Amino acid sequence: MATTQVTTTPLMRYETCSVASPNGTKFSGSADATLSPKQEGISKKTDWRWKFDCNFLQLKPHLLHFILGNVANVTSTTVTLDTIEILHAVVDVRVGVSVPSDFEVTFPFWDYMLSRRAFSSFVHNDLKRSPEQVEAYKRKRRAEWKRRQGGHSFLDHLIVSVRGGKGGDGCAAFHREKFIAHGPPSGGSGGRGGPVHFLPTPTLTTLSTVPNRIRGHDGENGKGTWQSGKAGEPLVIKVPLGTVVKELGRNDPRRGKDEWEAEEEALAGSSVAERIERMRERRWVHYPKFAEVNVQRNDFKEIESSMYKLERERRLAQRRRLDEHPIYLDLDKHADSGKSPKAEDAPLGTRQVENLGHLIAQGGLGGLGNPHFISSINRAPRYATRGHEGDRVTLFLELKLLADVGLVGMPNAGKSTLLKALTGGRAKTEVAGYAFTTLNPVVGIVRVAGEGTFEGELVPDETVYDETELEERSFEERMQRGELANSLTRNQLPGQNTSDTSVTSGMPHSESTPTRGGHFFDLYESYRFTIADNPGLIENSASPLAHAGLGHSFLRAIERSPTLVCVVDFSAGQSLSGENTKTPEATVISKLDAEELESAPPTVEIARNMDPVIGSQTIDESVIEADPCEAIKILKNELETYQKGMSSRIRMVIANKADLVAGPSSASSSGTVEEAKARLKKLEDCVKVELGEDVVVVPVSAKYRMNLRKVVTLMKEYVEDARDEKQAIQDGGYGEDT
Ligand SMILES: Nc1nc2c(ncn2[C@@H]2O[C@H](COP(=O)(O)OP(=O)(O)OP(=O)(O)O)[C@@H](O)[C@H]2O)c(=O)[nH]1
Ligand SMILES: [Mg+2]
Repeated sequence: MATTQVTTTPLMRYETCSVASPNGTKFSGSADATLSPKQEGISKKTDWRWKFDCNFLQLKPHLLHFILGNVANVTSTTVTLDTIEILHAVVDVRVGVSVPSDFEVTFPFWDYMLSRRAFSSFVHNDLKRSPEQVEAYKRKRRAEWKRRQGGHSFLDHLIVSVRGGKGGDGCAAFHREKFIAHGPPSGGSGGRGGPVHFLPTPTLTTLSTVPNRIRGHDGENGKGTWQSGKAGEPLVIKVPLGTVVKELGRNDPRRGKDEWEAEEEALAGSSVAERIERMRERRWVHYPKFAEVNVQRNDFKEIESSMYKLERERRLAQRRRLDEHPIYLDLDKHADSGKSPKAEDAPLGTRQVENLGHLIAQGGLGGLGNPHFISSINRAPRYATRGHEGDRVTLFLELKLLADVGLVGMPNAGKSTLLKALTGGRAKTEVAGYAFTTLNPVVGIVRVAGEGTFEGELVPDETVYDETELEERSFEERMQRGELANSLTRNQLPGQNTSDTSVTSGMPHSESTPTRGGHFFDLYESYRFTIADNPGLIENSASPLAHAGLGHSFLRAIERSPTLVCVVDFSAGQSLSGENTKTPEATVISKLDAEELESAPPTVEIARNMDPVIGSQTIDESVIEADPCEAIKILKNELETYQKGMSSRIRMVIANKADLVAGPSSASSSGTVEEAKARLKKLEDCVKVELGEDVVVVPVSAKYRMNLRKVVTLMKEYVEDARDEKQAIQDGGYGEDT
């Protein structure tokens, strides 16, 4: 490796130096050498300020030290990195002795750099990256990082510790009034602690809004003149509809300590006397300066022991409850509004009961004021009790989304693109050309009018559901150009009459179907169902040792979806023999096709011609590719590993990216059409064997919104079936259609 020479003159300002890499890449920096004011002229000490602006790697401080340590006469260096990203490093170098006005430094810069594995692979592979590629690379690394978590950071399951509010303390006070110097005991009792409720809410789809430590509101303390404290307000925590709440058992190490275990821990190691004192401290309130007198009294001792007895009973009852009736809630129904039908028609001014959802933890009882302890022996008790702690429970929350249809597929098959296309871009899920773009399940709503028209196909521009970033960039550009300033909204589009199909991207519609989405569609909407997009599944993702994919944990989100739909990349795996191999020619053709598609996006004609199809495919290094048939096998296997019988819920296989197989050139070539048909036939045969006779295979292009109507029509049928079935079960097992 060539050693590189850097020549600079330290007494001059704004020197620049450049270092050429062995393969010609330039590493350039400027040396802004300034003299310290006192020694100007004769350079004894020189402060150098080097600025490196490089565009290729993350320079690490120790690396700079290395470089500068090799510069003659440098005694110490201070390195500050403005940013650890690409790259702007400011280096302050102190040179301890005088430096000749002209000196030469030699250090094996590239030898050193290339000896570092990470750097050398970066240099060799990625020097030609554009900023966009660098950005994509970073996102990929992020996804990779998340992937390595093995799904642990998914917010579809969560351990929550819940504590009801503490009751307020009782008060030890005596009534005072003019002419009554020594009135009767008048301390009020404490208010009850606030309970904690869980309210299932249909608008939430993630558990990220649920805190993992929930504390109810404390009750207020009692006050003098018989004033009792106010009870704590109930705390209502909103959880998504479809959450399953399970209480962790006593033997579960993840369970938090209960009130008594926590006290035990706090008292560990203290002497008996200390222990008694601290336990009393936690339970009793004394009239000022009477603590010691009180504890000597027999009546206090008696009451104390009976209090401990009650407490022990409370403790046992709680344990029994946890063992015998742990909390188990399946919040799959929107909680009853809590209002009786009568209350809805009630006259104005009628008090409505607010719906608080399910009670999870009760607040603690308030402490008793000193009037409670009046007895024949003690007419003026100078003590009161403190409030009880609220219930403590540790819960495991699991989100099982209630989507009617769940999409499953290998990474990059186009699941997110499909969801976007079906929902008209309303579902905010990210699309990108690398594996594991989607990291959490996302649910979207598909709105259908008669004859299978759905809102997604009516989105009134030439929208192609491209990669999210590209879409965002083009949107930003349009905004900067001012194109959007006066543009019409979804509901104000030209072509008010329904026969104008110019706004529908040329989609064929019958007279009765609407031509616009948005609110206009409300008039025509006859059915709606939800559909869940999921992260990609790959082979062996269940095995904790394999570290493959995002694990299986996200599958719980669609565990309850009655219908599953497999999305496979129809263009993956070029050879018709079914082997997942590509000939160099196929690669070239696929690349050509992709370029052609990019330069001339398919027109509506292609969309119409697009029936079962042909093709080739773009090769993306990051794609985890598998022949569609192979993908089906893997998916089936993974679903079965997660839950026995889950794969039997697959009703349809979507062969996506069919446009890559039916490129513009191939549409006219009957040879390739034949080939594509053979390919489709092969996939159908494979599906029949693997998934059963009635599973339908539909070739589509999610990106260019082709053939989606058939998908929606079929999905609607499945959803209707499933809902009827569910209704029949609820009605008592008679499978009559309602
Ligand atoms: N040509 C073509 N490209 C498509 C089609 N559908 C999706 N793509 C592209 O395929 C890539 C992956 O799409 P995604 O929708 O992110 O795939 P995914 O299955 O959600 O991937 P993960 O979230 O990583 O599991 C993107 O670059 C899309 O633009 C299609 O029908 N035709
Ligand atoms: Mg996705």
